[in-house]
Amino acid sequence: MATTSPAINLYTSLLSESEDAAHLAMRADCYFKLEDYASCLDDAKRVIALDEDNCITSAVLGGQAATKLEKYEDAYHCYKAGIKAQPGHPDVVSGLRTLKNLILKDMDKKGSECEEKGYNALDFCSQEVYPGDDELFTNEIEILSKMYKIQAETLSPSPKDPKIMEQAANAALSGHKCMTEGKWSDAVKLFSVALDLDPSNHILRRLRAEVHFMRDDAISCLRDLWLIPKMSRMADAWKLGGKILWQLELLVVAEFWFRKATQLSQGKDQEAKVLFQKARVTRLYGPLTLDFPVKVDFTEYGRAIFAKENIKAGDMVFSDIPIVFGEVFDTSKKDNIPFCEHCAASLLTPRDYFKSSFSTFDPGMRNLVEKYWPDSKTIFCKKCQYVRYCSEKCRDASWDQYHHVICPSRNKAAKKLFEVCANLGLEELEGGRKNILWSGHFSPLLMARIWATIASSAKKLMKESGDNIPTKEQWAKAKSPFRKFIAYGNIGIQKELTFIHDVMKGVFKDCGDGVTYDIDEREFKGRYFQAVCNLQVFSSPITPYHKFLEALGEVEPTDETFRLLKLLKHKPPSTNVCGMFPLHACLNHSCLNNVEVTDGDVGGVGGVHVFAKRDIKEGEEIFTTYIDTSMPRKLRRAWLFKSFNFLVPV
Ligand SMILES: C[S@@+](CC[C@H](N)C(=O)[O-])C[C@H]1O[C@@H](n2cnc3c(N)ncnc32)[C@H](O)[C@@H]1O
Repeated sequence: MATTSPAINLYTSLLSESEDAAHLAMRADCYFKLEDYASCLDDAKRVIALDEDNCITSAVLGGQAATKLEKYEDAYHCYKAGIKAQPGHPDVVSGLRTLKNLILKDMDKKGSECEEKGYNALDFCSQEVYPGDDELFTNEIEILSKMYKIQAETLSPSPKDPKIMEQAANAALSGHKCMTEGKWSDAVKLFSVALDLDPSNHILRRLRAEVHFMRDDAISCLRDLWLIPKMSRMADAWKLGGKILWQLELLVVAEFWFRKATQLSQGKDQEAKVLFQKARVTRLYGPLTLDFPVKVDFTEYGRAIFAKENIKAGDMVFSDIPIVFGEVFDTSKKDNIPFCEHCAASLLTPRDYFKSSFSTFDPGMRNLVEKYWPDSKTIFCKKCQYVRYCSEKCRDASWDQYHHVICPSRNKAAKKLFEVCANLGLEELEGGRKNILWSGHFSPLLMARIWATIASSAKKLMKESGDNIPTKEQWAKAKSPFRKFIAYGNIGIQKELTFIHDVMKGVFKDCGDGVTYDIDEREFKGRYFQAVCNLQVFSSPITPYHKFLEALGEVEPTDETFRLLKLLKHKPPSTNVCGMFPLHACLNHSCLNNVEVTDGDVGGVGGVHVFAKRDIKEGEEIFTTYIDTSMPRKLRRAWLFKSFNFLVPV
C-alpha cells in the first residue's frame, strides 16, 4: 500500500500547478487503492466536472467510493455521469445494480421499522401556545364581545320552586322530541322556554346550541356554548365551538377551544387535533398566500398547499424568498461564484465570467468592462474581514441580525466553523488526502445562522425588558419564525455530524452579552432535519452579468462593444446556494408533480417562482418533486425514504 503514496505526492504537486483531469483521475485511483474513499470521491467528482465526456474511469471509481461511504446520492450522480460518457459500460451498469440493491436493502431494514409505526404528521406538530398569543387572544375576545355580543355572563341559579322546575322539564322534553324529529325551529322555541325558567341548566344549553348549529345559526350556537361554564363544557362542546370560531376567523381562540377538546379527550380525538392544526396553518400561512391563488391546509402529510381557484398551465402559482440560506456543498465545483451572505446576490466578477480570456482583452474592451460592469466591489465584514456582502446595507443588517454572534473576530470558536465551511466540509490532510468533517449537502453555516438569529433576537428582547438573561418566553418568541419548518427524521445522526455538533456547542456557548445557547442533541438534530427536509436550491437570477449586458445595450456601439458582445453569449455561472422558504417548504412531493420551481427575482432579491406545469383545478393539491423522476419507481420510493424519511405507496 505504501508504494502508492509517492504517486499521490507526485500528482498532488502536479495538481498544485494546474487542475488537470488526467492527474486527478490517477490520484483518485491511488486513493481508492489506499481505501481513502472520501479523497477518491472528491477527486472523481472534480474529474467529472472538468471533463464529462472522458470521465468514465473516474465515474466508476467515484460511484464505488461513494457506495462504500454510503453516500448513495453521490454514487448515483457519479454513475449517471458514467452513463452519459459511455452508455451501457458494464462497470457502470453493475455499479448501479449494486447501488440499487443496497438502497432497497437499507429501506427494507429501516422502512419496516418505520412502516409499523406509520407516518403521522400530527406527531410532528405541537399544540404549544405561540409567544405573543395572549395579546391576540384578548383582541379576539373583544371582537366576540363587540361584534357578536358573545361574552361570559353570570346566570341565575336553578329555580327552587318544584312547579317551575317541572314546567322547565316539560318544555325541555318536548324540545328534545322536536329535535329528534328534525323540527329545529320548534325545538329552539321549546328549549328557550325551558332555559328562561332554568338558565343554569348546562345540558339544556348544550342541546339548544346543537339545534342552533343545525339551523346554521352559528352565532347563537356559540353564544350558548360560551355560557356553559368552562368546567362543565365537555370535549365535544369545545370542538363545536372551535369550528365556529374557525369559521369566524378568530383563530387564536379557535386553537384554544380545539386544544381543550384534545386535552379532554386525552388526545384520542383525532378530528380535534387535525382541526387545531388547520386553524394554526390558516393563521400562520393566510398572510403569506393573500396575493396567490393558493392556500395552505393541513392533511395527513402535514402542511400542504392547495389551489384556491383554477390555475392555468404556465401561470405563476406563487413566489417566495428564503428566511435563511447557505452554500450548497459541491466539491466538484472548483470556483464557486461568491454571493452576498445577507441577500444571496451574485458577486460575479468579470474574471469569474470571462475566466483566463479576460487578461487577453485589449485596453478598449477592458475599459468598457471596468466602466460598465456593476460595481460589485465585495464588501467584507469590518471585524473579521472574512464574510462578504454586496453592500454596506447588507453588511450592517447582517451584523445586527446574526453575524455579531458568530463573527470569528469576537467568537473564537466560530473560527473553526468558518474554516471547515471554506473547505466544503473536508479537512485537508498530508499529501492532499481528505477527511470528511461534514457530509451534508449544505453548509453547516446555515444552521449556525439560524441559531445566531435566534440568539440575537432573544438578546434584543432581553435588553428591551431590562433582563440579564433571556426568559423562556423570550427564547420561544425568538425561535418562532423557524417553527414553520417540519423537522422529520428517523435516521440516527451519523458519526460525521458529531464533529460539527461539538463545534456548534462551542460557538453558541458564548453568544455575547453573557448569553449562552445550549445546542444539545435535540436542538442539533432538530435543526439538521429541518434543513434536510426543507432546503431548496436557488440562485439570484439578476447577476452583475445581466446588469452589464443591460448597460452595454445603452452605449453607442463601437468595434469594442461588438467584440465584447460576442464574448457575452454564454449564460453566467450561477451561485451555489440553498435556502429555507416558508411557503415553498409546504409543498409535498409527488412523482407526478403539477408545478415546477425556478429561480426568480422576488421584489429585487433572489428567491423562487413556482409555475404550473399543467392546468390545476380549484381544490387540487400542489405538488413539486423532490427527486429525479427518471429513476425507476422502486428506487424513487427508496430514495425518498432514504433522503426524506417518508414512504410513498408502492
Ligand atoms: C418540505 S416538507 C413538505 C411540507 C410538510 N408536509 C410539512 O408539514 O411541513 C417535506 C416533508 O413533508 C413530508 N412529505 C412530503 N411529501 C410527502 C408524501 N408524498 N408522502 C408523505 N410525506 C410527505 C415528509 O415528511 C417530508 O420530509
